[in-house]
Amino acid sequence: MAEVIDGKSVAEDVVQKVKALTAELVGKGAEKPGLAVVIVGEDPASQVYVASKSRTAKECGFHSLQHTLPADTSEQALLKIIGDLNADPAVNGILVQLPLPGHIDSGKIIQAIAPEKDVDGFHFINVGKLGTGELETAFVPCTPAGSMLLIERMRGKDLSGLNAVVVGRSNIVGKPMANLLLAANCTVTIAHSRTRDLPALARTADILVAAVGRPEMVKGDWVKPGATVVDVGINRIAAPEKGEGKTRLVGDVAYAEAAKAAGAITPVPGGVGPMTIAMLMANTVASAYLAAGMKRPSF
Ligand SMILES: NC(=O)C1=CN([C@@H]2O[C@H](COP(=O)(O)OP(=O)(O)OC[C@H]3O[C@@H](n4cnc5c(N)ncnc54)[C@H](OP(=O)(O)O)[C@@H]3O)[C@@H](O)[C@H]2O)C=CC1
Ligand SMILES: Nc1nc(=O)c2c([nH]1)NC[C@@H]1CN(c3ccc(C(=O)N[C@@H](CCC(=O)O)C(=O)O)cc3)C=[N+]21
Repeated sequence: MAEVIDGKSVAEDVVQKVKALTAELVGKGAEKPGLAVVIVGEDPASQVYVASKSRTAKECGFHSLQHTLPADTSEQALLKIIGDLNADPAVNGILVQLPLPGHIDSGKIIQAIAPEKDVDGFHFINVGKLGTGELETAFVPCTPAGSMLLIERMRGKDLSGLNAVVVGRSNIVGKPMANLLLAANCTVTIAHSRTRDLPALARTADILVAAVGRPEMVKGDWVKPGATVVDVGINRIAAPEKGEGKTRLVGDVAYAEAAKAAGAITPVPGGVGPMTIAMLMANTVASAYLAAGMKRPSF
């Protein structure tokens, strides 16, 4: 039976460290770190994440601002808000919740964020730094960065000799995850919807990361015995057993069967999700340290 990787507890450790770093920064006379979260529209799932981000930011001792804009906000109006946040010295981190409504070009919005405030790590500058191994100064996307911390807890920082398979090639999760695993010396394969014989490929993985968005797609017999399985998926599905109209969260991995084969596995909820929020705080405090001319803390 696999060891269950407790993302909630590792995330709590990260948040405590951010809290201590914030106190130290403020103790030196600097302003507290500022995090601005911008949400456009009323997607209820997004609202839940945004609320949780604001709560954790306050817990860390941050100055936390939230802009909730109507779904019909124009691209120009959103660009203006980002320009103002870029210019505001009280703001160290800017997060624009994705996806944005269809009439807004999200690429344009992301590239408008000042790279030194891009705590999501989606700007070309930060993507390029990650791709070229400039990890000391890059902002790394929060979900892959958090997944990597969980993997390090299980297998150490140097993953030389291990085969990693990442299922999913999004710019937010799959690609940056693959780059981080490569930087840690894994032999990395990225799989996607056109991959042939995914089960056989998955069985080669010492580290298997699922970031697909398909509930319980990765089956128990896809998992190499002893593998480390990281389930990034967050899928809300109907749960009639809990009562009519009830739902529950499941990952992209069929947890019960995969846990029988895996050496270690992250649960959903309580795995990668809490780490994403913790790493957003870590990136924001790092940005504040850099803005104050201090050495960037590492996690
Ligand atoms: N825990 C957290 O904090 C976060 C969780 N998530 C969750 O992670 C999951 C992935 O998110 P995201 O990367 O944004 O999703 P995207 O939809 O952007 O990407 C999904 C990827 O999965 C691939 N894919 C789809 N179907 C299959 C299939 N049948 N076989 C193999 N590959 C397939 C797609 O391939 P192709 O490119 O060929 O279409 C694509 O590359 C979602 O469940 C999301 O909710 C996301 C962000 C944060
Ligand atoms: N610009 C941008 N940056 C993001 O990082 C971003 C985004 N847009 N859009 C949406 C996705 C999704 N995401 C999650 C964060 C935390 C949990 C999380 O904490 N999940 C809890 C459960 C939460 C619940 O119960 O609903 C858990 O897995 O334990 C999940 C998902 C960040 N995202």
